[in-house]
Amino acid sequence: MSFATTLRSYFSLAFRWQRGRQGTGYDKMLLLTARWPLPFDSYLIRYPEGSEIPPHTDPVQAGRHYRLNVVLKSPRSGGEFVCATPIFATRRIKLFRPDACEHSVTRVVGGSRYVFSLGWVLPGRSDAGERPPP
Ligand SMILES: O=C(O)CCC(=O)C(=O)O
Ligand SMILES: [Fe+2]
Repeated sequence: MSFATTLRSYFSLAFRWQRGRQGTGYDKMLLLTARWPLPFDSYLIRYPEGSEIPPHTDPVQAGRHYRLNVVLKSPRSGGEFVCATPIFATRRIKLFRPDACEHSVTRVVGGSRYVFSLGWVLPGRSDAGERPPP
């Protein structure tokens, strides 16, 4: 892909609200993304009242996927990030391996939830758990 084509496809996606993948009522807005110096993406994620994310993983084709999520706004209740083995977690900040650790967001009740999400992929053996043991 030429650089011009890459830029064009980036600007056709970035800074617009898109439906979240799971189709459960959340929206995401691509901010910055690049393949170099390491593949990364960043999103603003919006969870309106009643939205949620069921348990899932976010596999990558090669390498290890990391995400740092910062909760910018929490609803009055619900909207809790659930992940059994985060690398680091406070109420506001969640660092985790979305490819290796199943995670979810409980139903948002009483207002909306906003998250800034930065993800990157490090080279190395992927251990997404889909591979049978040796
Ligand atoms: O909004 C969140 O807390 C988690 C969203 C999610 O599934 C992810 O960042 O991979
Ligand atoms: Fe996820």
